[in-house]
Amino acid sequence: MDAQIEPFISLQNVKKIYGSGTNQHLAVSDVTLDINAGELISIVGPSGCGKSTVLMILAGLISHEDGQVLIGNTDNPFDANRDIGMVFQQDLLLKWRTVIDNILLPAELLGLPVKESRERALDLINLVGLDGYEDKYPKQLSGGQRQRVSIARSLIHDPKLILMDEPFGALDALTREKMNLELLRIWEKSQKTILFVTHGISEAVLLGSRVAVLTAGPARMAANIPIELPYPRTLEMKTHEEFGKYCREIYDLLGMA
Ligand SMILES: Nc1ncnc2c1ncn2[C@@H]1O[C@H](COP(=O)(O)OP(=O)(O)OP(=O)(O)O)[C@@H](O)[C@H]1O
Repeated sequence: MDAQIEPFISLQNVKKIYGSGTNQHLAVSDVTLDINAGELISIVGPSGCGKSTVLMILAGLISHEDGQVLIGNTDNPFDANRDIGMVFQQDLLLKWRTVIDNILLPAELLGLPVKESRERALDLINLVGLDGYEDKYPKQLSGGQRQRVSIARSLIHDPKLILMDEPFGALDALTREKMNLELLRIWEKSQKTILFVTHGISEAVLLGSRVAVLTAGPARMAANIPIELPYPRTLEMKTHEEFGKYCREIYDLLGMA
């Protein structure tokens, strides 16, 4: 990483223990990672290794025991109350609200102006490819469409940082690949900083400008691998030798080769 650039996110030797007394569980032992504004970083690691814990610490939803977590820099000041958008594996849409009203929810909670928010929601519906679906209810949508709504909802308040925790984990393989391409397109248009947690090694390589590899119990940074494949990325790149080399390197680090 260029030493001249002040990172947007800086995690230094972060440690997290759940519970107390004899019931302690060391979930994250030592995570260090710098991320620049506008980067899309994948975080990959086996189940239970602490990926969601790292995201929750960044979202300010849980505390950490040791180390330092800084978000924001001189060019990009960060307001923890409104600069984060989150997308989870479950879309968490409210079934009694239409697509547009689900997308508007964070804007309502933050008390943002109604007319502007509605215009922005319509722009986002267009961005995620759901024109014409604004008045549908979640049950009328496919899994991929529901996750598109979740992505639009995470962007409605124009946050600087999007945290994604296995957002496509519940989708079938073909829809997941399609959503990977959609996410890349949305990222390139929106210029957001995105942290993308996944179990999927090829998904991590396809999306990330870097892949942070966490090893299991407790989470430790095994590597931070720059993925030097050009953007825009395509599914065809998955057949390239270079792509296979990155995947093998990660499988090796995870002891799965
Ligand atoms: N609230 C909690 N109390 C106690 N232990 C917890 C709590 N939340 C998570 N853990 C433990 O901390 C470890 C890390 O959990 P975390 O959910 O961060 O892993 P993960 O890598 O995101 O897993 P997965 O990929 O399966 O979602 C696990 O061993 C988990 O059992």
